[in-house]
Amino acid sequence: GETIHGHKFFTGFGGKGANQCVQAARLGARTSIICKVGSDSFGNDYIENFKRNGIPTVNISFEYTESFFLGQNVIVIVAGANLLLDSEDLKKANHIICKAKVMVCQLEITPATSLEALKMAHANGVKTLFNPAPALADLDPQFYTHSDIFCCNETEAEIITGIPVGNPEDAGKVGLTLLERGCKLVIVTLGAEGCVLVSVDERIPKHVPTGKVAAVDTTGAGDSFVGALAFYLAYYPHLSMEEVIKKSNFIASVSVQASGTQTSFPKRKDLPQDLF
Ligand SMILES: Nc1ncnc2c1ncn2[C@@H]1O[C@H](COP(=O)(O)OP(=O)(O)OP(=O)(O)O)[C@@H](O)[C@H]1O
Ligand SMILES: [K+]
Repeated sequence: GETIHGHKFFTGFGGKGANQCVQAARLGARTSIICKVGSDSFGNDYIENFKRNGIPTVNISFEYTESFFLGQNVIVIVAGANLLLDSEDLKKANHIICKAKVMVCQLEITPATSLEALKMAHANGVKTLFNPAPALADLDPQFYTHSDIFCCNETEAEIITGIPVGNPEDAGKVGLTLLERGCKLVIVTLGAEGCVLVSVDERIPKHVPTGKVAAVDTTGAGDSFVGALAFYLAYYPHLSMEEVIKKSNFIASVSVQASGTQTSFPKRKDLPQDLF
């Protein structure tokens, strides 16, 4: 009910899926993204951004709808074109999904489409990494059983399980609850505290802390983490999960030291080479 003066304006590319894909690509992964964009100037810029990040842009379908993102600690998602991604589109992308080493899904498309993609990947032996964001309280239980790795932040963990998360101990409780629901491996990210890992093989929750850094803007940290996780799972399958998480923590901790989301995601050439 009030018109206020702003002090800064910027636009940035986003969507969790795109952010995660860009982070994995910047670490050196060969990536594909299955999505829709609007047939407008935003859509065109969006495609250009993928190209600049070395992400192939074949089979992009355009729809006449738009997505808007508003910033300042609040992110409002008006899902547009991506909500039109459906079963038919997945069938067309079947060959891409089935030959992947790792597939990452989120909930910024219709949940049923996300679930179908997870099932397709799972049935073909592709490792599935599911990031239940934005979270849904009544998540279809099949998401638990079709995700090899279920990775959520504190807020998502609370919405999904009803357990408020403020420390690694709470995160451990979330992990155990999700194992009971059928998950095989759960990672709860805890911002500056790093993550907690629980799995069916190792039911004692493991806190994997991250190094102290001077954070300037934490937006996008979760996506940087998930993108890095996907990269390491695909390219370093023999590393222990703890080692994969330590490295992903490090990548995400670099992202919090710069502003914006994708603008803050580090590239392989600028990182310590012992990460690779
Ligand atoms: N202040 C910080 N210092 C160091 N690392 C951080 C910090 N904040 C986040 N990280 C890293 O990023 C990961 C994800 O952060 P977080 O749990 O805040 O995700 P998120 O809430 O989804 O982030 P966002 O919504 O801001 O993108 C953490 O597990 C950690 O590795
Ligand atoms: K950032």
